[in-house]
Amino acid sequence: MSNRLLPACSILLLAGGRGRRMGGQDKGLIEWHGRPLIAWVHETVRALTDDLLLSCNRNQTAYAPYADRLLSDEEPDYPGPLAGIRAGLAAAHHDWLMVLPCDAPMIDALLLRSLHAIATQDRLHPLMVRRSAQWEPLFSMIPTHLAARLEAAWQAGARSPRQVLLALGSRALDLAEDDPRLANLNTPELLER
Ligand SMILES: Nc1nc2c(ncn2[C@@H]2O[C@H](COP(=O)(O)OP(=O)(O)OP(=O)(O)O)[C@@H](O)[C@H]2O)c(=O)[nH]1
Repeated sequence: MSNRLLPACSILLLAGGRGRRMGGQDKGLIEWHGRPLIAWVHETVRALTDDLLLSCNRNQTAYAPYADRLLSDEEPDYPGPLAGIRAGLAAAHHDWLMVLPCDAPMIDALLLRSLHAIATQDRLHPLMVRRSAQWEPLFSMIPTHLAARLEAAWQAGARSPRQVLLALGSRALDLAEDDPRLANLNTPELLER
């Protein structure tokens, strides 16, 4: 069960951020309990897909072991996570793209299998995690046939992944606000956990 690939699913790890709250460090490469944050996420997702993509804008050599293919944003100066999602949708080999951040080391495979199972009941719309009223576009599943519509939104100036996925009719997977599996370690204080 745990080694079964998620059917028709590419996975995109987003690691292309600026990391301002970490003093400009490349967040995915920061160590947490002895390993880079990206290594924890990679360990969880590696067995789930044969098309593992990673979006980064620096330190490509360090990230290379954590993906089948590396992507980077076409535009300079960190345009935001939608740039990474856009590149991921264009590059994905499968019908679905699962989007995850590099800084959520407690994400687990059971949750990702649920996300996949619920998303793929419907072939048309994205699925985003929602905590209370808060949509979480960086824990999502997107059908890759929506790449052209996302590209049109991008060309029209959209930069918010949340807004774009909602405009594409995203459904919600509701989880508890304090679900520890979704914890993003965004600041040095949170790394102390
Ligand atoms: N490809 C790409 N990914 C990004 C970009 N900005 C953020 N991300 C990724 O999106 C996820 C959430 O990012 P944030 O924590 O909001 O932003 P960040 O730049 O990493 O950190 P802060 O500067 O502290 O906000 C992380 O996995 C980032 O690596 C970007 O410009 N391009």
